[in-house]
Amino acid sequence: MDWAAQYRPQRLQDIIGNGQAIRQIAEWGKTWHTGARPLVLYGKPGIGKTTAAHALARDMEWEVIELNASDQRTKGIIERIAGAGSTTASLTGTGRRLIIFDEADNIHGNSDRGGARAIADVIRSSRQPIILIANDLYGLDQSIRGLCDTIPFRTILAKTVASHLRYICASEGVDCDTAALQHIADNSGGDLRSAINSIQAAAIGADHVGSGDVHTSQKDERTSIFELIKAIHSGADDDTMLRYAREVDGTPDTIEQWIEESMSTLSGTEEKAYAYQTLATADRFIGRTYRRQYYTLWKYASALMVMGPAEAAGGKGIHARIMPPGRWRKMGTGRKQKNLRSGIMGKLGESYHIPGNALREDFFTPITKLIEADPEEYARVLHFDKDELEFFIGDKKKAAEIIKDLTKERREEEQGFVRKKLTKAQKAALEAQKNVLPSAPEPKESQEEFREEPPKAVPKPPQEPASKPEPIPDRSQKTLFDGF
Ligand SMILES: Nc1ncnc2c1ncn2[C@@H]1O[C@H](COP(=O)(O)OP(=O)(O)OP(=O)(O)O)[C@@H](O)[C@H]1O
Repeated sequence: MDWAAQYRPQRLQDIIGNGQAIRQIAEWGKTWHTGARPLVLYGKPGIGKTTAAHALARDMEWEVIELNASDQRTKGIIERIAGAGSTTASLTGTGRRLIIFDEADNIHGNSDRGGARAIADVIRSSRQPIILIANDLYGLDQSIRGLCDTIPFRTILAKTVASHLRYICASEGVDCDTAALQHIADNSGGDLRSAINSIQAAAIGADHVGSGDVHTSQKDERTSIFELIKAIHSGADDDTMLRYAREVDGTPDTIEQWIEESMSTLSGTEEKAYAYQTLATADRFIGRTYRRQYYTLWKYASALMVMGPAEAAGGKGIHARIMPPGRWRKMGTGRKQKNLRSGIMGKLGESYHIPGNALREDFFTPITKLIEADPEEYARVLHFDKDELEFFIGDKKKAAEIIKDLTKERREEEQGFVRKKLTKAQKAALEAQKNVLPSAPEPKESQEEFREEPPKAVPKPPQEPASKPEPIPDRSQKTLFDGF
């Protein structure tokens, strides 16, 4: 079994180091009440943050619901899984449920769209305790950070790491040189998990481990991209940057995109130009690597993509939030637009009996003019959702209001209370009649206003007010450009 999992502390009191953080967590658990602020535990990988959250749950006898980065944290999924857990009682009916959002600073890209907002919503409505885990506090979305209390976790001292490794070796019956243990501890960077993984790797099939058996390059590859970016901007030495680039969990092309994004924070034009030039060359090397399967080039690509930007950054540090590559967001938006367009084409094609693929985008201009003239009627007849209506009228708020009204109307329709609204022209005509005959009794809701079924008609654009309501046009005689 994996020693890191086997020797994972079960109780808060067994966790090594970070005494103050552990005391704060225990206190938070004991005094937790509905409405208490969630905790963010943040710090480098492998120092006990997730372990502490689980140990607290065990100490408090709380159930655990855990979501991590591999879960597609779309709004719907978060609300389904955590939302239910956060507002209802636990399975046993009495206890609480601790909701753990692991890798909470890792919400990005299309699949996480809405994820941050959903977490913030869950936090606001939760009646259960919540703990978020992050490597980088500032990688956490601002909307979430502002709702939580934060507890930092520090890396563990090398001598503490060494003594824990000694305990594990003794428990496993492995004889290990003090020098070997110290070597692993010194190179662990305070990451206990990587130290445990290193000693286990060295001990496989051996009952004695000497210094020569230890390869600290076996360090778990968990340097975060944030550390790499910070190292590049703060003028770390080449060896450190290259080691981080090797250790970051990601392919060279994704790492390069993160670095590229961070270069947008440089202030000087020349510096930026230099950084982008070296990144472009690195990009060419990566491309060649993929095309020719000649992996030696990766090494050069990595060197270029960290050293060039580091030189451009001039060791001034990064004074902005480290963001995921902007092009990921754009790709997400592009995909959304494409799906939107094909959805619209499908609906237009169906309503006007034209094959969707025969409709070209040139139709959008005239159709847009018609829809702008009476968005409500077109949205009703063409069954638009709010994104589709917004596409034509370019007004998000108005589109949302119209669709909200139509949804309400449809709901009422389903319940058998169909109240057909008058078209603008009909309303104007009624209004005109009222003005001409001021003494006439208030028009009661006429038969015109109530229908069992809404007319299946393509609406006309608004017309000059007529003296009496326009008849509802017959859809079968309409063409795409009617009224245009
Ligand atoms: N402070 C600690 N005390 C005892 N064991 C620890 C401690 N920190 C880490 N470990 C060991 O390392 C393993 C991984 O720790 P854990 O998952 O809690 O780290 P983490 O800080 O949450 O890292 P990540 O951010 O990568 O999730 C644990 O199973 C345990 O064996």
